[in-house]
Amino acid sequence: MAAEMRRVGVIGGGTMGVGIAITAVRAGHEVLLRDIEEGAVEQGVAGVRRFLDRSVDKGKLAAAERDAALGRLRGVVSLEELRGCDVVIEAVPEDLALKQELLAQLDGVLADDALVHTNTSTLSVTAIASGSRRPERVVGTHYCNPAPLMDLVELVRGQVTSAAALAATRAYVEGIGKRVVACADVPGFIVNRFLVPFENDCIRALECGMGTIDSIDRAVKDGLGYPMGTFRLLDIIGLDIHRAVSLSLYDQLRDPRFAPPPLVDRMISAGHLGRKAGRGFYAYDEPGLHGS
Ligand SMILES: NC(=O)c1ccc[n+]([C@@H]2O[C@H](COP(=O)([O-])OP(=O)(O)OC[C@H]3O[C@@H](n4cnc5c(N)ncnc54)[C@H](O)[C@@H]3O)[C@@H](O)[C@H]2O)c1
Repeated sequence: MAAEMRRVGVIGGGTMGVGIAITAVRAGHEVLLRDIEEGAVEQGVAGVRRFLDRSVDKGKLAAAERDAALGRLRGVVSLEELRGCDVVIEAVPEDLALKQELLAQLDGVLADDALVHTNTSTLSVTAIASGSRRPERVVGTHYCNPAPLMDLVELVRGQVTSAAALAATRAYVEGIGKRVVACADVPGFIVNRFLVPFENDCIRALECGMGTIDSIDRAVKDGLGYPMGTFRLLDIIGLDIHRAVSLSLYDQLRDPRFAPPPLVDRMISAGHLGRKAGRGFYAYDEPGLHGS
């Protein structure tokens, strides 16, 4: 249970919004999950419920705790419903203009001292914050996917983020049980700055015949000690998402290691997007994202 129960708004009920909503509701906060239309909101709420049900089935969560957590969750369509939130976390698609516009709308809804967190992977927190009249309250909190299972959150201070907003954000993220690393507002922050070129190196190694999907994955796992092979990980991330993240970072850094190799485009054209499509580098019996 959170030290202090807060009213948390999560905007965007997709992959990350659902995961982030789970982290907040499990920690004892009241959560409003907002998407743009009723169907998307229902899907988001169903995603939270599915995850918590699976946690109960696996014996990781008591049924009563699941019920209490679901009782703290409400799906909403209107942004107005976020009035009174102490913290709002945006997880809408990776589009600068969309995020800036959303922050401008939030100016009219939130109290002056509310925190606004952005879960951007590749955009500048400072640029996103410039959409708000209160950019000093905007902080980057980059959750790793799947958010309920991964320990780390990168804490990103924009150019004008205040020390108070940064400290309050750290307290919130640590309060939901995550480990925080602070990092500068630079393209890819720390994790993607290392991970994305490494993933592309592995794909290029496959393309040039250095090894097979299996041998490269085994080398990464058993030789480098990573928890899973790169191709397994890329299948979870999704090839379309990997391509978009790679291109965004390549555009900003102009470092060829960030450019997605041609195999990525071919796989996307073939519909081999990863686990969600039932086929990526590996084949899967049933499409899905991740367990509880
Ligand atoms: N997927 C990942 O592995 C990952 C990891 C870390 C960070 N991120 C970042 O998280 C953010 C969201 O990514 P995702 O993968 O969850 O995307 P997604 O496409 O799965 O979900 C986005 C959701 O936002 C909704 N949406 C669009 N405009 C909206 C608005 N104005 N108000 C409310 N909802 C709106 C969409 O309907 C959709 O449900 C992006 O910035 C992405 O870069 C993604």
